[in-house]
Amino acid sequence: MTSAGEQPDRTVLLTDTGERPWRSANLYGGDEYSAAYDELTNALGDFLDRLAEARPETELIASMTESLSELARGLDPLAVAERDRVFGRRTDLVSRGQTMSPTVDLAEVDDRSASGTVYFGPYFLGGNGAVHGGAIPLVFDEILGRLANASGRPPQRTAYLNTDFRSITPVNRTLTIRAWLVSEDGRKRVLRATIHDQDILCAEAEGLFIALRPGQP
Ligand SMILES: CCCCCCCC/C=C\CCCCCCCC(=O)SCCNC(=O)CCNC(=O)[C@H](O)C(C)(C)COP(=O)(O)OP(=O)(O)OC[C@H]1O[C@@H](n2cnc3c(N)ncnc32)[C@H](O)[C@@H]1OP(=O)(O)O
Repeated sequence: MTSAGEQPDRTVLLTDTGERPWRSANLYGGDEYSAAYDELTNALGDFLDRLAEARPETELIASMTESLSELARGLDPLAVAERDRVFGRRTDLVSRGQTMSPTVDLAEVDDRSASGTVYFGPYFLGGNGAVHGGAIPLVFDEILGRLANASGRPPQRTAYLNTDFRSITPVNRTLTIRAWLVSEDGRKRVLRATIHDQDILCAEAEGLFIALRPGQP
C-alpha cells in the first residue's frame, strides 16, 4: 500500500516536451564557473517543478529524502560569509544563480526600463492554474530591484511594493514583463511594472526604492 492513492490524474502535465523554457540558455556571458553553477540551479529548479507535479509512492519519498539529506550534508562544510556566496549573486546569469524566484529573462534593458519574459513553473502554483499571490510580488521586486540598482546607481532598498492582481497569472506559460522608472527625487525612485499574458494584464506593481546611505545595511 502507498499513500499515493488510486488512479491519479496524469493528464494535466507541464508541456508536451516536458521542457521548461525559462530553464535554458541562461547565460548573459558568464565564465565557466557561472555556467556550471547555472546548470546546478537549473537542475534544482527542475527538481522542484517536477516534485510539485508528482505524486510519489512512499518508498520513493523515503529514498528521495535520504538522497537530499546526503546532498545537504555534503554542503555543510562549504558554508561561507554572505559576501563570498554564489547563490543569487551572479549578475552574469539570467537566473542570477538562484531558484527563489522564477527567472526573469530580460531581452531589453536600458537606464530607465527593462522588458522580457517570465515563466512560472508548477513550483509556483497557488491553485487552479494560477500563480501563488506571493510569488508575483517576488518577481516584481526582482525586476524593479534590478532596474533600480542598474546603471551604476547606489544600492537601493524597497520601501514599499504595491501589487494589484488584475486577472489570474497562469502557470506554465511564457509571460511578458515590463518595468520602467517613473520618477527620481533625491534618494527616492518610483518604479512600475506589469505582467501580461499576451494582451491580458495579469498584475501590475509600483515600488518605491530608497538609495542607501554609506554604511546603511
Ligand atoms: C543592498 C540592496 C540590494 C543591492 C542589490 C545589488 C545588485 C543586485 C542585482 C539585482 C538585485 C535583484 C533584486 C533585489 C532587490 C531587492 C531589494 C529589496 O527587496 S530590499 C529588502 C526589502 N526592503 C527592506 O528591507 C527595507 C527596510 N526599510 C529600510 O531599510 C528603510 O525604511 C529604508 C532604507 C527603506 C528607508 O529608510 P531611511 O532611514 O534610509 O530613509 P527615510 O528617511 O526613512 O526615507 C527616505 C525618504 O523615503 C520616504 N519613505 C520611506 N519609506 C517610505 C514608504 N514606505 N512609503 C512612502 N515613503 C517612504 C521617506 O518619507 C523619506 O522621504 P523624504 O526624503 O522625507 O521626502
